[in-house]
Amino acid sequence: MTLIEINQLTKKFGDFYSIQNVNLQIAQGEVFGFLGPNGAGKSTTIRHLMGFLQPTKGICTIKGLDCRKATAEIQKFVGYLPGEIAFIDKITGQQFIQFIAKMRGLHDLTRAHELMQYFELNATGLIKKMSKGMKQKVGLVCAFMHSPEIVILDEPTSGLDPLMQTKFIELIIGEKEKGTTIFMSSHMIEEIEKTCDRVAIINAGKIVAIEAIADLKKRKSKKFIIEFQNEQELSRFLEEPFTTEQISPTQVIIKVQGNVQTLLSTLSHYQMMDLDVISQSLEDIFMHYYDVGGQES
Ligand SMILES: Nc1ncnc2c1ncn2[C@@H]1O[C@H](COP(=O)(O)OP(=O)(O)OP(=O)(O)O)[C@@H](O)[C@H]1O
Repeated sequence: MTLIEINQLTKKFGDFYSIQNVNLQIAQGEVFGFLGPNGAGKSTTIRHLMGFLQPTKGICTIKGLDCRKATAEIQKFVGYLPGEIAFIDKITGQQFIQFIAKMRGLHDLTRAHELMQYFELNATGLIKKMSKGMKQKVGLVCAFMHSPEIVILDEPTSGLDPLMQTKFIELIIGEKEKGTTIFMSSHMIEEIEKTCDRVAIINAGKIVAIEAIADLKKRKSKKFIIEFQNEQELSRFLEEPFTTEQISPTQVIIKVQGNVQTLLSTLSHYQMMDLDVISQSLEDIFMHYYDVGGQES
């Protein structure tokens, strides 16, 4: 069942298209990543979902409710982490969390305390004295403390140190197991790879690809750098049906996509000096999406 539906969503600021004809459907229980370079339109899309912006064209709905018209109702079952949180600086983190809980009508703060402990957050200090990472943790507590069935996160790990990024990934995996539907923008391909079922890539306001992470993983290629014992062994190997690039009289790079079994059994018939494996990262696969784009009306 589709929970989040974005249909032909377009936003023009003056003559500039911030996003153009964005179409996305996110299913119940899905963890969906939203990747793209700076200024691509991720936050603009997300702000429409939260009802903060009036689309120039198109519509977005959550559980069938128009995001612009049913904003208050939607916020009851959605957790949201903004890209830049507008904090009230003069209060403590704890007071801010209590304030948001009160606004939501949430009386039981058990989950909020669990999350503070999980992220090792001491929220007793004033928000204005907090580091970027601490403020981000306060935002994450607010996004998850009411155990929402849908969570929308705009660059959730920005400002978090590597340990906390790992904890965040584990939190998302746990939420996924509970059946929470998650839509999150990110610059970090690694966190998308570890948490998401699907990913959409946006560039210059347009969706340029929607992919299942499992499919992307299958497309990853491996490069084997092999040094043969002598030139004769290498020339013998070059007769084999592999995609090769000779880099020295005795060294060759072999590119393999998917199953490496055939290569390994072939290599067992050759005298080798050395073998190195380089795995293509999802980053390599994604990079070409970042180059395309351009504006049209
Ligand atoms: N209120 C606004 N007025 C004018 N232009 C805007 C406004 N909000 C966003 N834009 C423009 O729309 C484009 C998309 O911005 P957006 O913040 O959605 O990008 P993003 O993908 O979230 O980027 P980042 O990764 O840097 O956060 C940018 O060129 C931005 O300058």
